[in-house]
Amino acid sequence: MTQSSSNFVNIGERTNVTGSARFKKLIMNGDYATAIEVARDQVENGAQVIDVNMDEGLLDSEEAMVTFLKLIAAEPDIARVPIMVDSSKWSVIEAGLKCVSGKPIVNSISMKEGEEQFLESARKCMAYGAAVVVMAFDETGQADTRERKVEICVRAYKLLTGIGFPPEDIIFDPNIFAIATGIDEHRRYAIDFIEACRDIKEQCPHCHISGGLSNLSFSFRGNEPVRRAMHSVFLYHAIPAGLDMAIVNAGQLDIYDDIDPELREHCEDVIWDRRDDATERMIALAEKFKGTDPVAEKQAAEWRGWDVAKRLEHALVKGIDAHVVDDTEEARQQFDRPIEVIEGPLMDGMNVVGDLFGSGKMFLPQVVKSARVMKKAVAHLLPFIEEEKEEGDRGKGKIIMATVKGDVHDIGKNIVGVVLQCNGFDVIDMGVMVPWSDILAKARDEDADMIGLSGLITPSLDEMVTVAEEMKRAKMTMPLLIGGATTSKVHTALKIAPAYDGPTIHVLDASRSVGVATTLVSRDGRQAYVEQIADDYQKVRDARAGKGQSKLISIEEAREKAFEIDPAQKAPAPARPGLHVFGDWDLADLRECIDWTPFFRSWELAGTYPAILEDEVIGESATNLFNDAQKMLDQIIAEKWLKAKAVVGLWPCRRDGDDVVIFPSRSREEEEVRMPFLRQQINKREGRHNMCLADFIAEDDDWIGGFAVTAGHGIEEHSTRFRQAHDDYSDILLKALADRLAEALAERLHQKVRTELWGYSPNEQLTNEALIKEEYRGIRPAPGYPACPDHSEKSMLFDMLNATEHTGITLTESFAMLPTAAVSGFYFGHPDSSYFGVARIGRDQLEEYARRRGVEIETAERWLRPNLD
Ligand SMILES: C[S@@+](CC[C@H](N)C(=O)[O-])C[C@H]1O[C@@H](n2cnc3c(N)ncnc32)[C@H](O)[C@@H]1O
Repeated sequence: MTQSSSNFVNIGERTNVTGSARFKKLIMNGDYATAIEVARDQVENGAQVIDVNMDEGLLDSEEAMVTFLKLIAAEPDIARVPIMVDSSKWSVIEAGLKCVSGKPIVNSISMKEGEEQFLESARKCMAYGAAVVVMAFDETGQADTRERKVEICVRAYKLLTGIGFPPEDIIFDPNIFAIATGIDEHRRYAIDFIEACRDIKEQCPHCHISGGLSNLSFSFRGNEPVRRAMHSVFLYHAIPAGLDMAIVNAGQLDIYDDIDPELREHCEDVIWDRRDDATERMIALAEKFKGTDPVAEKQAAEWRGWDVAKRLEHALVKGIDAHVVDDTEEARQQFDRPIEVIEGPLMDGMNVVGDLFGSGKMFLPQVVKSARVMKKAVAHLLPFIEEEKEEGDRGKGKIIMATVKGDVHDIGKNIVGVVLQCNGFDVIDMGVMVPWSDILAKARDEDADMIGLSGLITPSLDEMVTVAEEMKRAKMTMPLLIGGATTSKVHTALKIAPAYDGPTIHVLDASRSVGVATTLVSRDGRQAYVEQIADDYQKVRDARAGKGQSKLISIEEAREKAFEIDPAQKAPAPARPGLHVFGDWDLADLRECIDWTPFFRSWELAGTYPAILEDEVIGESATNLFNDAQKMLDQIIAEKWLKAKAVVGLWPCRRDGDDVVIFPSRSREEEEVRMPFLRQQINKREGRHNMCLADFIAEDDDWIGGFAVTAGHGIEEHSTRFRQAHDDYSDILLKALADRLAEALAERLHQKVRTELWGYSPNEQLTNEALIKEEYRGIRPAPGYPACPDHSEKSMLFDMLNATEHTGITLTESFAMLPTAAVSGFYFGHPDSSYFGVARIGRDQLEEYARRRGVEIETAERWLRPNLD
């Protein structure tokens, strides 16, 4: 069966910022013209309804929804299909409904918040003449069994028809859940859904039924042939039972009769739960189909028979290192000189990789894998090259790269290095914590073409200015590239570029680095580019000078607008005050609560996990990376590559102005530590507060906590091993995973603090998702983050926790933590405590803060640079 052989309706899912990384990027960049093309592609591929969702925290979702829908309305070949306005916020839905010209569909409403709210939303939908998707969700949760699905839908149907809602405008979504997961309760999910469809159709005349199909096969993500087969077999049964429509990737369904008979049989088994071992059998069979895209399979068998240059290119593009040494050796024997293998087939292959990356057809994880193949090939050739004393090629140009003094973060820098190498640059990576004098000396010794500086923490911004000043003093003129999380075009234009005479350029991410570096070494384009950047940065400076920043209020005025907590609600005294040390936290426990979304971001794959694995454009890349990460995690845990350590302190305290006075020795009479916090000074609307973290602490007696965790002990040995094997991919993967484990430990520890050690939420029960969204009482602000931007507070925190002794974490002179996979912060338990950003502060507060902190004003300036005008 195909979708066209019945009245079944496909709902296109790609115009959804939460489900498609590509669409999100287009909308975030305001590229509506291309975003419209996404909608058009779906319609052309057979979508009969398109779902539009703009729920993204950083977007003005209402405006994005309105803009997009208005543009669609002007495109006749898109506007001919109905629009599903999808949002969890009513204001966005309503904004969307106002712009849909045909009959709109609202996705979705439910009885989650009770009947009253459900009916209120339904009445509004009716007023717009909209059909609605009603989720099978009530006050107690999502329906999973046949009975619950039917009960909720029938109840909703009665309520809706009771207010005159046209039954043909009701679309129930009775929840398609994942089957074949290995969990017994999930075995009947497909049966329950199909049977519920029949019952609902019987008991709710004229209604429709829809579902999100991709959930069904979620446990086989990464294995497209199996997923497609499961979806087709499921529809084959669900459509006759009453399923009218589903959110699917149109065009990705197989014809039932064309599915491999063995695979089809296994799909039937898991869908109908026909055998106890159905899941195990399916998993075993799935292996056989993995990567069995018929075209890819044929190629896989064929490519070993190609000529050697083509084989090398294939290995590079696909990132396959299994045969690269043999193939390189074969090529070496064919050429007169070993260097020709690099300059010929290997560089040709890397050029293909570079082109695919440049045109958005390949993504960072794949490029880094390609680099691994290249490095192994080059490593094989090097001894022969040296034997013949051949001069190595300097490639397109030579780049010195370094993370500046005081900073230890290098994932981003390493990725940039690899990408540049892939594109023919000779990269000399000096590692982390590199003093300016070493950077300059190396650039001179190597006769480099440019220098790239990286940094993640605030003090690194000043260190970069120092490098620029020293380069100027040394009369250097080579381009200086700036990158890393805290860096920005504005800071580069305002502070770094004026300190140096050569071109100074901020590089936003690894994917831009190639274009920038290539232009800088090109004979033709360089001059114009350098002038254009200089002009652009001048404009940034002019805008800053002319615009005049919004006025700040004085620190005294700000204090008058402080946030006031209800002292009655402050957290009780901890169940177990004082210090608690955890010398070896179970890594398997941490794996359970890893937040994967930032992991993909570190590889420049934008999107939310798990939807990212399904993304039309980057889904395959994300899935392969995720599978590699799972494999490495298995090893990290089984072979104890890393050790996770933590310390928590829970101490009495009181507030004194914007300081929190802490008694780390647990007695209010003994030694005290004054922890100064910063307050917002932006002029806010009436009724808004000028926040300071100290506001969340009571003036008399209260409690505060501190913590430091790491999952990075032991990493060096493995990192070195990977680098020696020319395997940057595994090295970067390992570092990214250690970071994930450290964040997971911070989350787990915070949970333990709330439920046991401090114990103010002893009965808290949160799903992993809710935990990751931090939907609990209390916060754990981290020094260096917006509410407490001063990284130097870590030194006071570490003293109180005796953190170096208990966890082995040390601080650099810029207060970066080593091992890098580490997190530290404070615990606030008041239910009203929340995250905010201090943002700009005035000179008055800076001077006062320096006094409170006992440091020179210049030092405080260095620590708080991004918060100062
Ligand atoms: C950076 S994320 C890390 C958690 C995420 N789940 C992960 O695994 O990467 C959230 C953490 O950053 C810190 N944070 C976020 N916003 C903050 C703010 N405005 N001020 C201080 N700390 C903040 C808090 O420690 C918070 O728990």
